[in-house]
Amino acid sequence: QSKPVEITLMYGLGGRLGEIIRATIDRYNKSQTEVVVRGEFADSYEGVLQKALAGIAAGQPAADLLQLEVALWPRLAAAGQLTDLATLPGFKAMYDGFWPVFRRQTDPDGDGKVYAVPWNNSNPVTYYNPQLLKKAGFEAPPKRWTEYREFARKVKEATGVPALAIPSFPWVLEGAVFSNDGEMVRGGRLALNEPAALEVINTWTQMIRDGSAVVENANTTQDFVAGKVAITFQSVASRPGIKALAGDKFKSNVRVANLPYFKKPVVPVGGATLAIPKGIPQDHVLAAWKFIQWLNTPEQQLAWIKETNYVPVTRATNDLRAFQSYLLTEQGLGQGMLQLPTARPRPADPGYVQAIQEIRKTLEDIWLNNRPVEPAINDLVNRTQALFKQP
Ligand SMILES: O=P(O)(O)OC[C@H](O)CO
Repeated sequence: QSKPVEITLMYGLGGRLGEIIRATIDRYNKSQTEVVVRGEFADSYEGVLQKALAGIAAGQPAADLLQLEVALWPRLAAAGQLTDLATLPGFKAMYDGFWPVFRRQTDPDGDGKVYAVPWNNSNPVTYYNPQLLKKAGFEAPPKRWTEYREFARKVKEATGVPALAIPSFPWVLEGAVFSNDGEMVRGGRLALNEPAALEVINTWTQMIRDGSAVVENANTTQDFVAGKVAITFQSVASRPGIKALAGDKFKSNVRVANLPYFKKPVVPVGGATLAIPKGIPQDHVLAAWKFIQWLNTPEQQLAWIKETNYVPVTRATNDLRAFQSYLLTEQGLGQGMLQLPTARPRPADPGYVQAIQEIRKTLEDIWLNNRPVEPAINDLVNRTQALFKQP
């Protein structure tokens, strides 16, 4: 018997989700004898991208398999640094099984070249504290962003704590802008100075300035479970972390609802894909591909989802009776699936990857340093224009 091929998976999820990745790798290694996978933690999704870029610069791929967030893989694909997975055996059978929105996220121009395949995909939801809302006379958070200002003022007044934490990382922003018929990128530049996006940013800024909302920070999840903020907008896959922190208060103090919207419900796709860098030996490519195929079997997807609450990326997983009965075991477990029909890919422009950091800086400048909205956003659009190719 020949020696197993050893490959490395570089991943970006820490905490409880990182533990689940390591347990998944162990399960795979024990299930067969041809491939041994080693996990390497890169600190965050951004960390995986940075290590991959450093590997390219050094002429030595950082790993055999990369967990790349859904908006990050285009940066490496555009640099010609990822393997076209559509050339690998059994690709079509697997790829056809993914929900259409995840195929659009990983093949945005529909040219049939696919540099990253779905694995752990998500969307953002509203986590709320029903006890705090009740004090202000609300059963649930509003469905629409336009109702939030009044709602937030009342929650703050009745409870003394801010109603919501708003992230500067532009994932929830994408959903709100898309829901207002706006775009994040249009005509080779950020479209955040268009009326649809400005309405979102102004709505959020007003709540932050009147003290009924705060800017999300590293302590937001802690604050939320401690009842110091009533609402946080996070990934469906943040649930295990929130649950662990909330302990026996989870059932009474945490509920899940849809993400709010302006004109129509829209959620951005989130989570990550798996990609194989160029420049690794062919037996490693094939070994990495075997592991990807195993991860996306309905049985392994289900095992993964039960621990993480990511959404099933394939129909076959969704159709498992065991998945359907799992959804009924706790409030809110099915929220990601309920929102899936309204999901839209995150921007796939390679320039967007760097623009994300600039968007964060600008929003924090507006929210924490009181900078006026329109000049700050116009400046953002102008200074990031060079990142985008003209259409
Ligand atoms: O927390 P995840 O894995 O669902 O990912 C969320 C988004 O893609 C933003 O990073």
